[in-house]
Amino acid sequence: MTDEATAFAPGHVTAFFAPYPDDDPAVAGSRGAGVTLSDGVEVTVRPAAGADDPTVLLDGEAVEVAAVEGVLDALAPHVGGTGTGADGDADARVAAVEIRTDLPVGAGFGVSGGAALGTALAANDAFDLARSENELVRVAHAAEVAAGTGLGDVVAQFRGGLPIRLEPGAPGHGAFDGLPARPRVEYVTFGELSTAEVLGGDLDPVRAAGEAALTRLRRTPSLPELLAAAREFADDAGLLVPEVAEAIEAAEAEGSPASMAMLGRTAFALGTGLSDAGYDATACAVHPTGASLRPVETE
Ligand SMILES: Nc1ncnc2c1ncn2[C@@H]1O[C@H](COP(=O)(O)OP(=O)(O)O)[C@@H](O)[C@H]1O
Ligand SMILES: CC(C)(COP(=O)(O)O)[C@@H](O)C(=O)O
Repeated sequence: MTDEATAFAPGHVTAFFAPYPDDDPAVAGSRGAGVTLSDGVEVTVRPAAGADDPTVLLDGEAVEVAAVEGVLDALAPHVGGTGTGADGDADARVAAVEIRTDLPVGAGFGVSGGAALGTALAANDAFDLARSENELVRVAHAAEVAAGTGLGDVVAQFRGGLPIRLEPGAPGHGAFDGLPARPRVEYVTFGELSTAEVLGGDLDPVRAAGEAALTRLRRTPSLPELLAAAREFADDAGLLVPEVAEAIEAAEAEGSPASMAMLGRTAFALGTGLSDAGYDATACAVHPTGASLRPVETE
């Protein structure tokens, strides 16, 4: 029995979104729809004996992921403060966070949201913080929003499946539906797209295109409609980039519905269209259940 804990959060590809910023990060969020992936983010949290500051490693390298730091701060003084605790709490301890993922970072897979959510779930267990799931999702969502790296990923990653975000925000504010489908998914990445930059720009055209796409999907909640609405969104919101557009067209020519992962230089497709078209695509499944702690092994 150790006091370390590991959680897994699926990757989340946003198909389309309508952003709703708010001063209250639990109220802020986005409407939209997307796909959670069996490929995702694994986070282990353990107490770092004798350390003064939390450490965050991504695939073995020290990194700064603002959303993860926000989670540790929010859970402080128990896991994020100084060695003695911000309020002098003698029990305060410092967290060592290890994030592992095969997904590319910054390319539209919600790695920062997954890392934040995994950190919240694992830290709660490792440090016996006695928070409920809704509270931990709220902490991770608020940290992700405050970091400017996402609006709807955390809540989608907690839900799993093919989430339709009907109302923005953390548990208590947001509302969901979903598509009851579990297709094979392929993706290919050409590089990063700064989420913070897009979210810091003019959001009106993005919101209008996102709302139109959501209306369309709610009228016909099917996989082909999800991808068709996503394509229309990418064009109308002005977010499509040329190399992704080319890959989408190639996959569609092979009979696979395809679109762009928001927000990254990434194309995703249902079925085998990207690999059939000659792209070095990665294949995975839809994640059926959403983020959770790894259960204790019984051997
Ligand atoms: N090697 C890296 N490449 C890109 N982002 C990185 C890297 N290491 C850490 N980061 C952090 O990860 C976060 C990526 O967030 P974001 O752009 O929303 O991407 P994603 O779609 O993967 O969530 C940012 O906070 C960024 O500072
Ligand atoms: C599209 C985005 C705002 C950012 O997604 P990512 O770049 O994957 O962090 C997402 O959080 C959403 O609200 O749907």
